[in-house]
Amino acid sequence: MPELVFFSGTMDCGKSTLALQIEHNRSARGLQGMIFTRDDRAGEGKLSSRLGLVTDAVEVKDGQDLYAYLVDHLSHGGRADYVIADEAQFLAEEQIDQLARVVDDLGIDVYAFGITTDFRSKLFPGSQRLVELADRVEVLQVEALCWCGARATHNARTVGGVMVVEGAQVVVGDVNQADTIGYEVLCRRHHRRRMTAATARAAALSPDVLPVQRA
Ligand SMILES: Nc1ncnc2c1ncn2[C@@H]1O[C@H](COP(=O)(O)OP(=O)(O)O)[C@@H](O)[C@H]1O
Ligand SMILES: Cc1cn([C@H]2C[C@H](O)[C@@H](COP(=O)(O)O)O2)c(=O)[nH]c1=O
Repeated sequence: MPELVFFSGTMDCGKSTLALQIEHNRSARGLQGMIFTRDDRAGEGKLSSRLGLVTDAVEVKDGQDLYAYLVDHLSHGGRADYVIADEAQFLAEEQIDQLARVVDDLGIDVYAFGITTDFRSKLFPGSQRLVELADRVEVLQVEALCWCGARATHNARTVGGVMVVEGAQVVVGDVNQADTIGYEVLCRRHHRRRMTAATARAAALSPDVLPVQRA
């Protein structure tokens, strides 16, 4: 049975790498995939991983009907043995419904990859719809770690290393961008306390917590 699978996790846990591996293994066996993405850091029409691999993809636009796109592609002699949708959190709810229809009406497997929640721990609309509709939700096995060593489950947005909780839901960016707007993965405890690696370091160096020196 064809499936809609949602591979979810925090930023930097290997989602795009897995998407590229699935693509590689299937294309090595002569299968042809349709790859969708939206707002990848590498630029328009790219699916990229931090391991340096990158492939071309169809950049999804606002209001684009993904089911109609597939039907048009197939009816013009194109092939699509499976579909990959990276950065699926950025897709609209309707576009996730269209991907479910690709599975049910065209009999094609759809593998979607994305972060579940935003920097305020709120579901992205696309991810919410995937959780609602997917046949399976798979949490990636390579766990990203919080600075404290616990499993990272949340994404923080940072400015100069300090966590912020106001702003637009979508701001394309990367982890390890200490000087500008960036992201850092944290465990829930430290996300709740807004404690990033930089603020934890600063707190550890603060005179308040240093051993008291006798005069
Ligand atoms: N220099 C490196 N050596 C080994 N693994 C790396 C290196 N840089 C990144 N990675 C791996 O790549 C993962 C990020 O992969 P990526 O597919 O870009 O993540 P995602 O799409 O989930 O944001 C990291 O969690 C780490 O496991
Ligand atoms: C938490 C959060 C992230 N984003 C952006 C930042 C990146 O461009 C992508 C995630 O990409 P990755 O391959 O999973 O690292 O999402 C955002 O726009 N808003 C957020 O709250």
